[in-house]
Amino acid sequence: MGRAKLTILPPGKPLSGRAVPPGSKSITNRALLLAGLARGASRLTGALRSDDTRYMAEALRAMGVKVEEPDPTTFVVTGTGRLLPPSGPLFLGNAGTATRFLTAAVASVDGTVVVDGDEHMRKRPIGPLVAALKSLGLDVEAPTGCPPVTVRGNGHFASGRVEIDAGLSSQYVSALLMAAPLAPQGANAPVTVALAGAEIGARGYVDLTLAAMQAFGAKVEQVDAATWKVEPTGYEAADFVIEPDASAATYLWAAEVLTGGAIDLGVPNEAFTQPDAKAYDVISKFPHLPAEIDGSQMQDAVPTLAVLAAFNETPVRFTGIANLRVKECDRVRALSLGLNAIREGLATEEGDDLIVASDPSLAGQTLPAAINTFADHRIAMSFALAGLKIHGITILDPDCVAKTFPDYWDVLASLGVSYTDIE
Ligand SMILES: O=C(O)C1=C[C@@H](OP(=O)(O)O)[C@@H](O)[C@H](O)C1
Ligand SMILES: C=C(OP(=O)(O)O)C(=O)O
Repeated sequence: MGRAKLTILPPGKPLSGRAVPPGSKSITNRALLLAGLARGASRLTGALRSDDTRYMAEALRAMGVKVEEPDPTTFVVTGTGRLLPPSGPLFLGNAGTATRFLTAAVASVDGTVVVDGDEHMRKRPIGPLVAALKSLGLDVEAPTGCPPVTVRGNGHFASGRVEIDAGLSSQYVSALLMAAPLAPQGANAPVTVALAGAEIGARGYVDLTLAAMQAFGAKVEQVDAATWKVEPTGYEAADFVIEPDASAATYLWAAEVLTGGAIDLGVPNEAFTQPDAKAYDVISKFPHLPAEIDGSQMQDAVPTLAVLAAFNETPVRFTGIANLRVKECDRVRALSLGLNAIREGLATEEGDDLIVASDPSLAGQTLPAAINTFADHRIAMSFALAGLKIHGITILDPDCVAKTFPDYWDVLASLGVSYTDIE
């Protein structure tokens, strides 16, 4: 069991020192899956070890893949080129990547696989992905439109053309793309994956998917901005280096500008290939953040930016964030509740937009507030930033950071932050 709460003591000085973010969750879970689908041994270095990657690794083990952990940032994954039926449901906690990616990949298993998660994951939509898999003739069902999903496979993925509505999650597209090389070789090859409906937010995650697939030997042709053709090649084992997590980096970049410090992340901001690295340019404008921030292409950075906006010189409206309502929690609501707990009127929801009123005079005040994190790591990590400047910020369920950044509190401590009232 994690701790119930932790109160942050504002450091009263610039945060400085070296703090390297952990490996990317998104890239680690892609690489684990693709290595697990390949034949032979793959060495993944710079990897994230956290709840989300543990769920992916355990699921692969349950399907006959050997996953070794020789040191805290390396996985050695040995696959046979196919996944075996697990003896029970795959439990994936609240890991969206693991849940969505495996739902498509396990259609290549010869047998029945149940993909399930915790009570939060059981509220996160997967209907569009299930509909897309069914349209390929695969036997998949999710009666509630959310996990659990039952997949009855016959030993390979399906050929043909599949359309996917990715309005709620880009992970559906990534899931189909990564499963596509597992289609049977023959008549209808290659598999065509096409976007239907609205443009996807977070398109950069699809680029991460394509890069990882190519590293493990897949052949993908981008036909146009919304269509990909994937050859049924299967995957080849590969050694793969995982870059640090850009979403985790946003907390350190924000801590730097909020306290006027200098934090060495060990990696230049322009070296990241993940979508959230776009937040760097926005964060570096603080305390003159733009009046409107479109969060659609850097969604996981929005909690960081919203808490930072509370200390900005002028108000900020966040747009393009409707699908933050179906992340680990309803993040638009959680941000609004947390900011208003600090000071009534600090945030307003307008439709799916979030408006942060901004008040630079918050810094230095004592404003006791218990932040309900709704078990969401990003709500915990972003409100910790408020605690760097305001006395009395208490983070409830602080250990939910284990989803993607288990050492978060220790990393802040190593930069000079301390805590009281830990229970
Ligand atoms: O593909 C990925 O690795 C991710 C895609 C995004 O989710 P959605 O595609 O559901 O918006 C992001 O929020 C999530 O943390 C990771
Ligand atoms: C949305 C997130 O995670 P996931 O969808 O992978 O559970 C996140 O890490 O902010």
